[in-house]
Amino acid sequence: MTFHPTLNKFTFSTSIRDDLNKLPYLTMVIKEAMRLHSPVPFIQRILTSDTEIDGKIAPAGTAVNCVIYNIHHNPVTWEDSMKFDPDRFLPENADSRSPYAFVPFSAGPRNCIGQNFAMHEIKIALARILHKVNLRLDPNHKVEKVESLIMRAKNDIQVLVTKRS
Ligand code: HEM
Repeated sequence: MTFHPTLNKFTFSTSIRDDLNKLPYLTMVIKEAMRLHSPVPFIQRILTSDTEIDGKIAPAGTAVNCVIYNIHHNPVTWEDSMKFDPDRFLPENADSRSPYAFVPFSAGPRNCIGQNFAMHEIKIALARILHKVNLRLDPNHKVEKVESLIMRAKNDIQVLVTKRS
């Protein structure tokens, strides 16, 4: 990916995927943000057969909440889980982790069909914004999460924007 100041836009080489994969730290930051805040905090399933959960049998037909937010804050997997630490997604830290420890797009046959598109879109948007401005949270504004079908901020997220020199 190359930025052209005269055109004021990014151009991509033949494979956009190759370009975006060259942004490993940005990917780690996005993943850590999705772990910490879990944009889809829970999903639901109806059990199709009797299923043992924690030593108890839940009968077929039971509605089950899979709380992605809790999976992403499981203290067994995520030390100091409220801390924002993109290094959790360095290959040497991530490779030994269960593939089901980090599931912002769910997992299995009904997982998110838009996940690659979403990751590319977030990377492009962030790269374009951060190329021009610096962002930091307004220290006078407290961000409060509201867990609904998707994770929201109760009173917006206020950021201070300064032009990059
Ligand atoms: C950060 C962005 C996104 C997140 C966190 C996300 C997350 C999820 C999750 C957790 C599910 C599973 C729901 C379930 O199992 O009940 C899902 C399903 C789905 N997502 Fe996404 N998604 C995102 C973006 C997108 C985009 C951009 C598209 C389309 C372009 C998309 C299309 C879908 C569709 C069609 C399903 C249903 C798949 C099925 O039921 O077989 N998502 N998404």
